[in-house]
Amino acid sequence: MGKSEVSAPILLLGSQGQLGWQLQRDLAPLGPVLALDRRTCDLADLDRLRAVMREQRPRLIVNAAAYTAVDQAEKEPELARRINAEAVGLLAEEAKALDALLVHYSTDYVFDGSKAAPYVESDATAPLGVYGRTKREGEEAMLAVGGRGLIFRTSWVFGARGKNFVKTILRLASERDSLKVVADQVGSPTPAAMIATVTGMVLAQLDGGRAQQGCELYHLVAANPVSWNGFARAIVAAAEQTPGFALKLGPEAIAPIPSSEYPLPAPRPLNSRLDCRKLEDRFGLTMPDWQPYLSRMMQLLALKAQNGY
Ligand SMILES: NC(=O)C1=CN([C@@H]2O[C@H](COP(=O)(O)OP(=O)(O)OC[C@H]3O[C@@H](n4cnc5c(N)ncnc54)[C@H](O)[C@@H]3O)[C@@H](O)[C@H]2O)C=CC1
Repeated sequence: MGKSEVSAPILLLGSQGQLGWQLQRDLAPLGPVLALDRRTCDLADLDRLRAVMREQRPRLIVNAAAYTAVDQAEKEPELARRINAEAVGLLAEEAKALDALLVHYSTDYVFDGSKAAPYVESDATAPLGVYGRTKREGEEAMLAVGGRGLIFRTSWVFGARGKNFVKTILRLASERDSLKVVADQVGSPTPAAMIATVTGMVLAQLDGGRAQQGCELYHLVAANPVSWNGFARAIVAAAEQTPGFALKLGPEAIAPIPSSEYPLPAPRPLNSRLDCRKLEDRFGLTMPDWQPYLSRMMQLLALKAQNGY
């Protein structure tokens, strides 16, 4: 190992997001991590991003930053494209020049959801909205540059830190005595902590990323797909079993509705299920269920509320 490699840091972008926060812990065993977020490295500022890459000369870049506001993206397609696609292309080019590995995350929203079975990596993409389109463009940019890369497509991310569906349902369940949640969109709720753990395990198997040749795409989601309605019911059921939540409704008060009754600016795929066998087979992994992570998240939220931190 040369001197420059010893000092070359791991660069983590988007370190304050749901996933970035978890990655800080799971990347630490691989070496010194330089964790940057929007305030210190704005991906919309491509010149700054290039300068950071050239100054730091990382050997491994993990990009957890993204424009993730799915509906707002319909109004800001250029900004979404710059962050989700152009910045990713730039990172891929700079990484290639350094022979560094770029780890990047993408989404189930690259698909239109019309397939009857879980999607595999080789299935044709057909995003329904701006967010999905720009995330697909980011994947394409990485693949076109042809450096060393890993792209993990995930879905329905949740965790104790950050904004997500779990927290929205908990808030609504404390305010209302009935709810309607769509039941015809099916996918895998995926804990941010699980994505970070799997990323760390994969990188450890790849000698900290040094052994990865070329750019590979993998699906990475938790087991046990469910509808949004089923997920909402599971959230309330988990909260019921955790002391400290004041709920106005139980799981049975969450009525199933079709997507047509809950129109949003960006349409969502009906089938978001992703097949993870490629990842499982290559690295000898089994994707865990999301339910235990949900219970643990409830305990964490209850503790936080109790202790005021
Ligand atoms: N949240 C979800 O349900 C899903 C997320 N994903 C993907 O997973 C990855 C991680 O997502 P989350 O952690 O859930 O998202 P998040 O929204 O919690 O975090 C995104 C991070 O990116 C940062 N960011 C936004 N704009 C930025 C900019 N211009 N410059 C620098 N940083 C910027 C934010 O500050 C935040 O720290 C992303 O690639 C996302 O597209 C994929 C499927 C579903």
